[in-house]
Amino acid sequence: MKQKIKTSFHIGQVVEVEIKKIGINGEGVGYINRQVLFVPGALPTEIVVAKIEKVEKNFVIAKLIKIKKRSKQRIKPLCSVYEQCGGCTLQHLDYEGQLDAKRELVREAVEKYANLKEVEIRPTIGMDNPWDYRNKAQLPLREIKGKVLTGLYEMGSHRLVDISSCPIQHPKVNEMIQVARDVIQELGIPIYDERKRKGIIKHLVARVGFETEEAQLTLITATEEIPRIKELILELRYRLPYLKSIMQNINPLKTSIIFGNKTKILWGEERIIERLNEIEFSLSPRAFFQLNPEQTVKLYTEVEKAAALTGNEVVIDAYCGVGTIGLWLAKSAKEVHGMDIIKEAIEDARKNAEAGGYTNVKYTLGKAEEILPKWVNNGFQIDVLIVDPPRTGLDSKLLETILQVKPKRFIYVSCNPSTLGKDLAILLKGGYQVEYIQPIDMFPQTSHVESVAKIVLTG
Ligand SMILES: C[S@@+](CC[C@H](N)C(=O)[O-])C[C@H]1O[C@@H](n2cnc3c(N)ncnc32)[C@H](O)[C@@H]1O
Repeated sequence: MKQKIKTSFHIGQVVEVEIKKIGINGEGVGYINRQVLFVPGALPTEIVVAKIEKVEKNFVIAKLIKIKKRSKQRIKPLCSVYEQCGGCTLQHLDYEGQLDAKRELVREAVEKYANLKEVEIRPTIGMDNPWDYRNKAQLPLREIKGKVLTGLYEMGSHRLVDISSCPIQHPKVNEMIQVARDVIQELGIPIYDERKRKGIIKHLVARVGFETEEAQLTLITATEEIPRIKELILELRYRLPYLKSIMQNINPLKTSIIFGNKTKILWGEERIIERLNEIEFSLSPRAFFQLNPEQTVKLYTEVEKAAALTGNEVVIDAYCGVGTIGLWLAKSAKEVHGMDIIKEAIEDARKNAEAGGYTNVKYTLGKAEEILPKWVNNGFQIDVLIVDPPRTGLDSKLLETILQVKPKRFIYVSCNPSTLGKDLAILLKGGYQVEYIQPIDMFPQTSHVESVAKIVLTG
């Protein structure tokens, strides 16, 4: 029997390691005597010197000290705060390398969790210009030494990195955040202090429609009252003339969840419109909408290809958000039924369907894992099932229902390769096969990867 060689590591120890691949969080991954080392900032093929900072049972985290052999794909990050900000993790890798690494992440996850070794994983669909792509930012505010700052938290900490301009965000999103921050400072509106639990403005949320150029700014506040609100609105409208909607969301709770339950209009419309491929989507502040509109068109086109509709199918768009995928497919389906847990998203989806004149779509508020079993028990037939769950993947109750009804065509849109792999393991045992997986780069410069898996029944 082969003996596993054990090496004990300690904090502060300096090691030399060859980096074999990119990990799920964008870090370099290397091995010393089978022990996994995560080295943030290191790239595959590099030989690096790293100092151990954390020793866990199954892995070690080490800080990159020196690159002894450099990857040809290493480039200078574009962003000046890349090293501190936790938002992007792959700016130091050229774009081709990023696309390959993401395909590899999907391949590894489905092999690890579902033992899928031979499955076709297509090359990642990327962007021509992998910058300026985010249509939305939601950033906390802090007051430090009398100056109002807005940005992201430093990786693994609660220290705010001041970001005045982010190269992956749409320029208007950057401008809205900067202007709102400045106006709030000028008017002396109190910023919320997490520790003292005092103050008012907690977060700024800016969203823009790429096609329509409509813009929405939402202030997340601890209290309903905002002092000098009239001046605030006037200034925002004057300095950001393209604003279509100024909203307030009240979240008095001490929580990491940004939005509270109450949302109100401060000025203008409640929703902004975005257009994808001629379909208009009405967006309220809390409703989920894909963050990269250019890639969303490619994502939905891939779903459409995989669904291969003929016009006779009953389609389920589980986890429908504002109805995007279902509306994209509605013209080629007999019926589309969507569901989501966010009330505003369902209201938006219904409005979007009505505005587009779609009469064959229906949206229901609730959990997919509760609604679908009920429908199925009442004899509902599903021809094509599309799921697009959050990072946590599919609920076990939903998986059970899927395996009970076994729709012939099943498309799984996933933003997390690990949960995709875990769910596939269950689906494969239940008689499904994966025809192919198409990774799509919705978040260039980060290690996130979206996938469309086409799943079919065997036999
Ligand atoms: C990744 S988003 C996808 C939205 C939409 N398909 C799109 O492309 O814009 C996931 C959606 O699932 C919803 N959601 C989360 N848990 C859910 C559940 N248990 N049942 C139904 N919807 C859920 C969220 O509100 C969110 O809109």
